[in-house]
Amino acid sequence: MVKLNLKDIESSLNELKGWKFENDTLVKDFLFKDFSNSVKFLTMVQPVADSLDHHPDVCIFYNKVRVTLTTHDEGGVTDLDVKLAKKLDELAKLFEY
Ligand SMILES: C[C@H](O)[C@H](O)[C@H]1CNC2=NC(N)=NC(=O)C2=N1
Repeated sequence: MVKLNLKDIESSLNELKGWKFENDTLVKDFLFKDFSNSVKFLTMVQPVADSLDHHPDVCIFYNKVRVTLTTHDEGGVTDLDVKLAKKLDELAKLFEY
């Protein structure tokens, strides 16, 4: 796991879709058709996060899922956060609204 500096983070954001860097975290709001799809998305996120042993902080607002990524053990954004963000973008393509 490698802590990323601002330059790394900014270049990583170019490979991601709709993520912002704020308060030393990567944040994105995923929009879905309804609450059921928000929950379905997180159900698909769970095995991916467990396989990386790296987990998102999430908040569901009906059809919007706000995902915040940071590496708690490192107190900031690492390569694992970027890796997970990419996987979440791929998952969301399956049924993002
Ligand atoms: C014990 C377990 O490996 C650690 O607590 C893992 C779990 N998932 C994690 N997820 C995130 N986002 N940051 C961590 O530091 C982290 N640590």
